Amino acid sequence: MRAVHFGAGNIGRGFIGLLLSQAGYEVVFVDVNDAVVAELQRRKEYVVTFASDAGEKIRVGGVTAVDGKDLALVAAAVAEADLVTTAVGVNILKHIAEGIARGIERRLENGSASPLHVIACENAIGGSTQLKHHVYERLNAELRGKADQHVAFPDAAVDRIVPLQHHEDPLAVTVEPYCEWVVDRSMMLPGAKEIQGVHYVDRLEPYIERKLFTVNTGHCCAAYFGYIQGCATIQESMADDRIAQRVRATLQETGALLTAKYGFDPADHERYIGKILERFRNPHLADEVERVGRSPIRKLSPDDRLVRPALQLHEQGGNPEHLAEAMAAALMFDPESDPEAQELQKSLHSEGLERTITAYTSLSADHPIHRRIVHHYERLREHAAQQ
Ligand SMILES: NC(=O)C1=CN([C@@H]2O[C@H](COP(=O)(O)OP(=O)(O)OC[C@H]3O[C@@H](n4cnc5c(N)ncnc54)[C@H](O)[C@@H]3O)[C@@H](O)[C@H]2O)C=CC1
Ligand SMILES: O=P(O)(O)OC[C@H]1O[C@](O)(CO)[C@@H](O)[C@@H]1O
Repeated sequence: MRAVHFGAGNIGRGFIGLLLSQAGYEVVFVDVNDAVVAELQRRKEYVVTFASDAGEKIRVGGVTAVDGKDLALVAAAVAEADLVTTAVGVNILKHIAEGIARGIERRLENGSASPLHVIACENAIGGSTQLKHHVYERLNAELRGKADQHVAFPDAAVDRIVPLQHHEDPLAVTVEPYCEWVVDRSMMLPGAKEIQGVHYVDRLEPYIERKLFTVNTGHCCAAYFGYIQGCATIQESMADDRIAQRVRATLQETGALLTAKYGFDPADHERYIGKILERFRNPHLADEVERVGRSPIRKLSPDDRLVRPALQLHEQGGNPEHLAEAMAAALMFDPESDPEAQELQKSLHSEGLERTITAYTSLSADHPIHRRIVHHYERLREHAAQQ
């Protein structure tokens, strides 16, 4: 069995590639990083280390790579694949769609009717569905009709913390021990083979929202509040009680939403929150706040981890005060190396606070959450100026 995985980065090597290899797949990574591609081609293996007391290591063998800039090679790999997965970043999906479309075209034109599942493993709601739209835009009507019969794009949720890597070996990757990969079975082709190690569910929404609104909401709060306080890592940030309390309070807001919306047991959900806060504190990792807070425009967008739960909680009659404060903190996240952070700062400078909030969150200026973001932003700025 051969899997083609787009993105030989931290999650690609540290989670998806590892799991697929353990499930018996030969893994062909597609990446645009020449050094990583060359090393994977040369060594055909890499080592994953678990960030735990034991520091267990696993050798992942049977892997290789294809240059993602070579469209013909990418299409050929997709044409031969039994499975296609991605972990490139949701904003990159449109850039890999052409290679996938041409590969699907080749499969269908060859008369090959073997089923193909394409699973986007990104931090986003409906990631595979988004990828399907990009791919279908690049297929003609006849091929789209055939693809409907033979290719499926089941949505997924993936959870494993893999920080930026600082090893001499460009393939080495250190990951937290915990992982979960959940796939929507209802979006798969009939009779599809399941991947060992993947959790299949009939309805993904509760899983993806619980994960995104807890792990990712909490993590970005720790990053944004930590950044304002001058913390370099999430571990430092969570060691500050005031920040840890804000993160917990924010997760109590999303928890109120999730337990009401999906009927989760409140005590179970509280335990889930507790475990996630422990994962953030993992002393064997040094997870940079700049990584976890990266791309604040994406994180402030209406369907992502801050605005979406805040709006839903507000609609339920709840008060997303801490979520609003976290959004205000996101507006103060300004690393020079992050183009989205720089775009936000430019907008704050040229358009002002209120218009910037509306432009990036889609919350109109008279929305109560918008007003609370303004309030918290001004307060946080004042506080920062006094320090
Ligand atoms: N790192 C983590 O802990 C987690 C990340 N995720 C998600 O996984 C995705 C990837 O994240 P990371 O692995 O952290 O990022 P990363 O930056 O380590 O890896 C992304 C990889 O995609 C490659 N890439 C970029 N453009 C490409 C293209 N056009 N074709 C092929 N490859 C391309 C990059 O060279 C890089 O190797 C993101 O959507 C992220 O939200 C999800 C759960 C956990
Ligand atoms: O990858 P994104 O969406 O930028 O966000 C970083 C998030 O991804 C994770 O690495 C894993 O879900 C978390 O550590 C963090 O919340």
